Amino acid sequence: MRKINEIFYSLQGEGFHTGAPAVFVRFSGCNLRCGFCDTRHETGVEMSDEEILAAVQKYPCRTVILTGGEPGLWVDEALVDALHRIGKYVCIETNGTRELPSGIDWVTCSPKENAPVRLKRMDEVKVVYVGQDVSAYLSLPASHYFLQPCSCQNTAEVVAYILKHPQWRLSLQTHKLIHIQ
Ligand SMILES: C[S@@+](CC[C@H](N)C(=O)[O-])C[C@H]1O[C@@H](n2cnc3c(N)ncnc32)[C@H](O)[C@@H]1O
Ligand SMILES: Nc1nc2[nH]cc(C(=O)O)c2c(=O)[nH]1
Ligand code: SF4
Ligand SMILES: [Mg+2]
Repeated sequence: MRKINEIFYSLQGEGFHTGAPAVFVRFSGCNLRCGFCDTRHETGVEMSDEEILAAVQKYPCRTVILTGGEPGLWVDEALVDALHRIGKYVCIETNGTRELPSGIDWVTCSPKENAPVRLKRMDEVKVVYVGQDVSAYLSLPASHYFLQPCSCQNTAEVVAYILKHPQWRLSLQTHKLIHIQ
């Protein structure tokens, strides 16, 4: 059984796959306590993998995004394999502090200050920018590097930083801008 906070269908609002329809599976609980965290993830219900797969299959899209809370506390190869068997493209949003099972199709690592990254493989880095030194994150082994304003509040600051450090790209939380989940 795995503790699930919510399962919903929306558009990926952030990062490389922005705009893609996806089923979000939000796991309960996290090993970090980011002051800016925009998600109430502590509540949840225990669900079997069969129940999770049935909930995911209610929606027509191929992409599934495992998030939380911290999905790295919950996800294993059995769940990833089961999602692959029903034809899904499996993405994960993680803070990077835990190693992940192999085989996940797209890994988004969002490292946090004072929380060492143990993740070995990732596709994109997406940092919530609040003025911290982000230069070391460019050494993480990703193909894409995004900075994201915090709660859509400091977009001008993020744009100014990226114009000076063009290795980065802007990620907006587009779902918040268009008022969808
Ligand atoms: C709620 S977290 C869950 C996944 C994982 N715990 C993590 O932090 O990557 C999902 C994404 O939202 C970002 N995020 C959380 N709070 C935010 C905020 N106030 N503004 C912008 N992005 C935020 C995180 O950095 C992460 O990329
Ligand atoms: N639309 C939408 N896109 C998202 N991308 C990452 C999210 C997350 O909370 O992990 C998220 C979310 O909560 N909503
Ligand atoms: S690691 Fe992710 S879920 Fe956990 S508190 Fe930070 S932003 Fe929220
Ligand atoms: Mg979110």
